[in-house]
Amino acid sequence: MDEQGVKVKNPWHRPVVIFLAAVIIVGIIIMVAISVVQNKPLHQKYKYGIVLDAGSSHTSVFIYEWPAEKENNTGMVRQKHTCNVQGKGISSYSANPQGAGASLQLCMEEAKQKIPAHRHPETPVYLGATAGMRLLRMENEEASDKVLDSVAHSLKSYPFSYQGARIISGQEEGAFGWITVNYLSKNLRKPTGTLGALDLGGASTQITFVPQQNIESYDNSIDFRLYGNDYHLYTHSFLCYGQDQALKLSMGKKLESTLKADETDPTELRDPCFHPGYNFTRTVPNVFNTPCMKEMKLANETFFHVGLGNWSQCQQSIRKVFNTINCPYSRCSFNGVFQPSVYGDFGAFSAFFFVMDFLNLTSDNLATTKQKLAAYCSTPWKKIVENHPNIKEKYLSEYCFSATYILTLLEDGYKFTSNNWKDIRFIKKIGDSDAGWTLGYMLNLTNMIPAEAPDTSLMPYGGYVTFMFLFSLLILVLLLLVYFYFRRSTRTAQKDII
Ligand SMILES: O=c1[nH]cnc2c1ncn2[C@@H]1O[C@H](COP(=O)(O)OP(=O)(O)O)[C@@H](O)[C@H]1O
Ligand SMILES: [Ca+2]
Repeated sequence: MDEQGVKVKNPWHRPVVIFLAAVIIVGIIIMVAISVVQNKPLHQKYKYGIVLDAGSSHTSVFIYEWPAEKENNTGMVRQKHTCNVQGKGISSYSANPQGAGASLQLCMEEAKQKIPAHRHPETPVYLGATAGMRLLRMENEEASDKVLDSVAHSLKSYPFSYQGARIISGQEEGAFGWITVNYLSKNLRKPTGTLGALDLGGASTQITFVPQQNIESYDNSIDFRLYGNDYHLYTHSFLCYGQDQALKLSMGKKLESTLKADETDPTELRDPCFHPGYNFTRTVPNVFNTPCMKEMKLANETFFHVGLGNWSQCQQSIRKVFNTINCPYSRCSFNGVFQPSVYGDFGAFSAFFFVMDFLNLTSDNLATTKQKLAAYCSTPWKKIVENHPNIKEKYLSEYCFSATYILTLLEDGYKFTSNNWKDIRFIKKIGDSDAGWTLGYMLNLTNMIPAEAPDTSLMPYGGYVTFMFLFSLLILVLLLLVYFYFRRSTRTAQKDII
């Protein structure tokens, strides 16, 4: 054979090989490009924010954290830590304003430990005061200013970025609670429905939801544009209708009616909302020391608060604190306040949760809830104390009243029925974070919820992983194909030579 006459075919010149090689190169380029876009922030750095919730009964400090590069993505902010300030709420320091600022020290020191030192100067700190301070401002504006100055002075002494201490309005409290629960439930960037928000505090209570009907009163309407969606919210805050003030309203009414019936000052207040066998000496000024009621002058300074443990009578007495006679709109909740029909699912948090959770009433229908509560209220006080030796007696004695108040507020006040009772979810947290107004307040003040939808990753993480896996597999198969094809061609060529 003439060796020179044999031409060894170069397999790389075949069109199919050229095509496969091109596919592999393009594939690698696409993979690298996607990796670069997807993993842009390679090192996760966290930022922090602090919000103090200065409630009527106590103050809590919330520390939030979020990945620095993803601050405009919904659901990225989470609660890192909370600290409960020792003692009562800041409004209780009206006679000693300095004490209000000093009370924050332990929790603020803790915040210094929890947040990395290099982040301190850029960490915003906000204090928002709610209904306790609204009441103090109505009673004595000078005292409320002094308390706010005192907490502001205290907060400025820490290495964080102080952003203000103020009394927030009832509308803000309702709206920011709604933003919090919907942000945490990741409802804000989806076309799905939103969650209404029900917040029960000590001195006020809020209801906020997206209604189906027209909002007839300007004061109850709030509009937001979040992540490119428009929201038209109904909100109302009832000052004096938190559970502690409602108890005072209800006891005040009972003292009044006992006085009318007897025409002598009551020495005993027989109360169906407290357990049988409960007997506690109270002072009259302690019931009337609130701008929520007209003061009643009684000659007796003290009276015996005696429990009867009768749920249905208790509900009758509580109904008297809701005025349902006058309504200048097409429909009202109570006290002449406009309210459209409740619509959709609701998250009920704060004292709504504490009370219903303690009594194991978070997942029953309305009829069962009432039956169980009736049995609880009629349980003798002695037995209640025996069964719960570690619970503060003040809380323990008031759960029957509070739960009855909650049912009455929701059913007679807001007009929930046995049909939509199941739409109320009693919640404390969503994920790691507490439901409440503080997170929404911070998201708003740091502009972390943009009006328009921000840019997103190229594809969701799950999709990205699947895509990379399948693409790698495809490239592997192509490589193998090339390899075998190349080997076969070389062998054929060698055979040809032989
Ligand atoms: O463990 C608990 N059991 C029952 N009630 C609680 C518990 N922890 C807090 N609370 C109540 O929750 C309410 C919180 O109200 P907050 O102090 O926020 O007032 P505000 O929102 O009206 O200003 C208070 O009535 C407080 O007594
Ligand atoms: Ca509160």
